[in-house]
Amino acid sequence: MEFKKGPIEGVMITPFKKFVDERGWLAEIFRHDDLPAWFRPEMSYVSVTKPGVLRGPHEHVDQADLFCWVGPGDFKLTLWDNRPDSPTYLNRMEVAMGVNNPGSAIIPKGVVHCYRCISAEPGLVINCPDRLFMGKGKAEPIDEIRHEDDPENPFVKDERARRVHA
Ligand SMILES: Cc1cn([C@H]2C[C@H](O)[C@@H](COP(=O)(O)OP(=O)(O)O[C@H]3O[C@@H](C)C(=O)[C@@H](O)[C@H]3O)O2)c(=O)[nH]c1=O
Repeated sequence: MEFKKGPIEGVMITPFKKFVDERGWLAEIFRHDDLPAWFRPEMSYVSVTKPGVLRGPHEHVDQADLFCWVGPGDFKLTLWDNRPDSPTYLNRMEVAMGVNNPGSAIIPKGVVHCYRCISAEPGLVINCPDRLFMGKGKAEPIDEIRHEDDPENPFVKDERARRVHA
């Protein structure tokens, strides 16, 4: 599999607009009147990732994610278009997100994604996916293809080849 640098159809990277005042700041995460019609968040969760640690690469069969990075911490997000019917099939994107570039990324199903914490401090991520994790009442299988356990996996190899931070 040969990847090339380029945009990925359906991926939306949105910088957060911070409303700053003497108390601190506030930023909207999403609004239904701004989101594409095909994407409606269904739940949200927050995670903390230790310095140097990678989450993913994962992809979803029927779920899109809306990840948010506001700090603490910084991340390198990497995306690969793994949809043979996409006009941007096999394109890859890399973007730094976090306290130094707060914002969100909408990632459609079939787009493989991973993010590594590249700051010296742990980093916080909020995700607002458009499907319930394990379905209603957590009664269904997890919609997730995990690529990280196979060192020969093309997405794992690609991420490792371009890894700058240990
Ligand atoms: C994602 C999720 C996990 N969990 C639980 C399951 C498990 O015990 C614990 C840790 O979950 P995971 O190992 O799946 O966490 P993680 O590996 O961070 O999973 C996430 O990775 C990133 C890259 C993504 O793409 C996300 O969609 C999701 O797949 O939290 C929930 O209860 N609800 C959730 O929505």
